[in-house]
Amino acid sequence: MAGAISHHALASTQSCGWSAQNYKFEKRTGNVRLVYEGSCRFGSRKLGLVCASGSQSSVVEPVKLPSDGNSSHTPKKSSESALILIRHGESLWNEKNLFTGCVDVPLTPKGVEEAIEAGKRICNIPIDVIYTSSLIRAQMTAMLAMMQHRRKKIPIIMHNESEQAHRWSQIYSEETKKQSIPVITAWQLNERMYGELQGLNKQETADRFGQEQVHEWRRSYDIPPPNGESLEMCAERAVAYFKEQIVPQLVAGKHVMVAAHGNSLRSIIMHLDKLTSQEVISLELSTGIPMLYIFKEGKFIRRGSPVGPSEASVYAYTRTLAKYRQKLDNMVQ
Ligand SMILES: O=C(O)[C@H](O)COP(=O)(O)O
Repeated sequence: MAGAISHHALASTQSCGWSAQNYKFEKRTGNVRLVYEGSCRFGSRKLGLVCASGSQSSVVEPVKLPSDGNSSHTPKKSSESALILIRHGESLWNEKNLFTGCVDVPLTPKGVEEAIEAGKRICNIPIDVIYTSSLIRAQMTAMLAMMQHRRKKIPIIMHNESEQAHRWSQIYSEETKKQSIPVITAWQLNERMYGELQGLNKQETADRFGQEQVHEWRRSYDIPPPNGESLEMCAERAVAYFKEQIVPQLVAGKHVMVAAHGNSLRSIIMHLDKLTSQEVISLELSTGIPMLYIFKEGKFIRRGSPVGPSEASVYAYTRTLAKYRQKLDNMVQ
């Protein structure tokens, strides 16, 4: 049935080399079977990755480059770029079950571990540029994850907040620049602003206002919490930034990691996966789990979440990733 979503327990996804949270969901649109992957939760269920049976590329619906994207960049036919999306690791307010939004809270030790683990999972995937929100939990996650990368490039935060900050952080060696990865911070990727819920306990708020009201504030698409942003409002700035700043990098053949937040990433995934405002309600992202997309010939192909560095299937699908990994292997020999 067109647009229907069905959930299927998977006996095991180990054979395909992806994370096994034993869950997937599918959407059928006409003849296309869309298999959702990635480390997300759907409803109250956690989704780990999802591996399609048969040829993965035949069941994943590619997402076309948005027509209002930067059309001056023509995708190179032969090239493909990796796009890694990662929600920050657990923060101190996640741990306390407080609404966080744009409050700038650091990671817990568990969040640090999650970020390191995420870094191990993506340590063989090329990364040329990193985008993070302006919040420390996303930046910590990006930095900790990069510490695990086998290429050992140094992530360096770009300071463009003033002309002086830019000038004072210049690097005067081309070789040193080559060994670094620019980290671009953007408030547009911040968590959605939770308004007057920021700092309140989620459970106590539900007890006070009712589960239904709080669920509406947290998960409806266009109903904002008191004086805060709805997901739709968050999407307006996060998706616009993605289209204007990040897509051109992918088009230019750069491999990109985006470290951001539950709701700013939900809005980007909604855009990439063409989820409806009804479908996005059920999309939940776990902390610290990287999700991989391949950008090729102007389309985004969802690839799921590599569970470790050596999964054959991750590298079997794309020549660019396989070649890059080979290069890393040769470097250490
Ligand atoms: O801002 C927060 O509290 C969380 O990061 C996301 O919260 P949510 O799951 O309530 O949207």
